[in-house]
Amino acid sequence: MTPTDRFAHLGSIVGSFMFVWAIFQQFFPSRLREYLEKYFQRVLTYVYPYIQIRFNEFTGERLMRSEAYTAIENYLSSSASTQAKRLKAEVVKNNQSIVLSMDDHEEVADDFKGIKLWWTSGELIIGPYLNHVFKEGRAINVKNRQRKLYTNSGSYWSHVVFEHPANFQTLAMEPEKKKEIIDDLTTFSQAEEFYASIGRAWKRGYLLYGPPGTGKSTMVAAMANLLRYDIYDLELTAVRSNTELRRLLIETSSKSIIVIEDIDCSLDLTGQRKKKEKREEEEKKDPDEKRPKEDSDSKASQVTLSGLLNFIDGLWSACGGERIIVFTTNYMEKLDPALIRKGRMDKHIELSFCNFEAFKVLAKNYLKLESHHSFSTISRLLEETNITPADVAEHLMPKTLPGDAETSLKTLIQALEQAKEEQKLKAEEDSKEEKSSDKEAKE
Ligand SMILES: Nc1ncnc2c1ncn2[C@@H]1O[C@H](COP(=O)(O)OP(=O)(O)OP(=O)(O)O)[C@@H](O)[C@H]1O
Ligand SMILES: [Mg+2]
Repeated sequence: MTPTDRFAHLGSIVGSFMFVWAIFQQFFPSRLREYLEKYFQRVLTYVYPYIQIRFNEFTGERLMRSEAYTAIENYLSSSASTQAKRLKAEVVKNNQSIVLSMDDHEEVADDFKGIKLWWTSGELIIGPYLNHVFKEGRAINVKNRQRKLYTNSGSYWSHVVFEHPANFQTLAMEPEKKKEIIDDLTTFSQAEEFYASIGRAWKRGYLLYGPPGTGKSTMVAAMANLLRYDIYDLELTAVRSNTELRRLLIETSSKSIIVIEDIDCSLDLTGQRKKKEKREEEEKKDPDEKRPKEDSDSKASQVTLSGLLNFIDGLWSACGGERIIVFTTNYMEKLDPALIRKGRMDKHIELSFCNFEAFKVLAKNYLKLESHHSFSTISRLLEETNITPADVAEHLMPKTLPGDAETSLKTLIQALEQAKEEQKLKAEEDSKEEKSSDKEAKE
């Protein structure tokens, strides 16, 4: 008998039972029915020894596509393409490849540790086999999936395909520092069991700080590309309350980077505490005076520092693993120490002005040059000047086709000399101002 015949045979037995049962339900009093029901279940397990588990394709309050269903579909894709007659095709990876899965009511057989299993619309065995299916299916999913860049408007995420080409190779930075970050990231992504064994949620926080144009956003994209994670770009000012913030977090998926750019500007997180202290002080002084309860700006967003701290660590353990959270800021000193302590922001990475090591990476990327007679001049000028990698990159950008390395390097040297001159003048002015204010103070 083929599996289909066997199922059909069993199906007809069960069908007869069902028919008899329907008559029982109509004609027997409820107490007798309860009594018979118990035995009916026993008899049913005897003739039909299979367990049925149904995986709905869409689940949850908002009917999101079930991860389990997708994993199963992926897992069965290779057997489906050889065994099933009718297949469903889905285009993945930015229209570059096609994944086949079995169509409804098709049947596919699978072997697991010597046991034969059949998948139709849902007959299967539980236990290790399912774990095996999910693990394999998810791995295929990770490999195939089009990565996404999510942004929030209010408490809802919307997404576009994430296709940023940034990577660590092209990131201008000292090689040792770069290696350290790459090692840290890859160690994290492989440490599921370790995190479980030490009882910590599988997440890691990075704080990227430095002046504008030093590559903070570029590094976030490079991190996502290295680990093949999605990015959730959280716009805190659009989140109206702590509850909304929590909801957004719960909807993020595993294998993702949640990034809050310019955290110092996103919210008056440092101010909120200070404001409260100030208010308490004022109230002590004059308890009867009426004050507006809420500041006008806090009406728009009432996300608080404690709300954000809960967002980072409170709920993490409850909602699965493998998440990285990144804050970027231009002003590290503006941030509340509670926000960036170790355990929340585990690794603090400074992205700074362009030094010679970083320049060499840019020269290699933009001009395909490993060495040049002007490099020594540039090296000296870079030591004496603060210039961002973004500025250097702009000068190295070819202005004609094909690019002319010689001209690019010349304009860079000019720009460096000019910047050096400006910085010198500014320093002189600053010291003059300082002196005059000292004088005034003395007078
Ligand atoms: N370290 C770097 N390596 C390679 N390219 C860089 C680097 N820093 C800046 N760039 C170039 O400059 C541009 C701006 O960089 P990016 O947006 O990453 O800066 P940022 O630090 O996020 O700035 P901001 O603080 O203003 O957000 C990028 O498109 C990138 O091409
Ligand atoms: Mg940025």
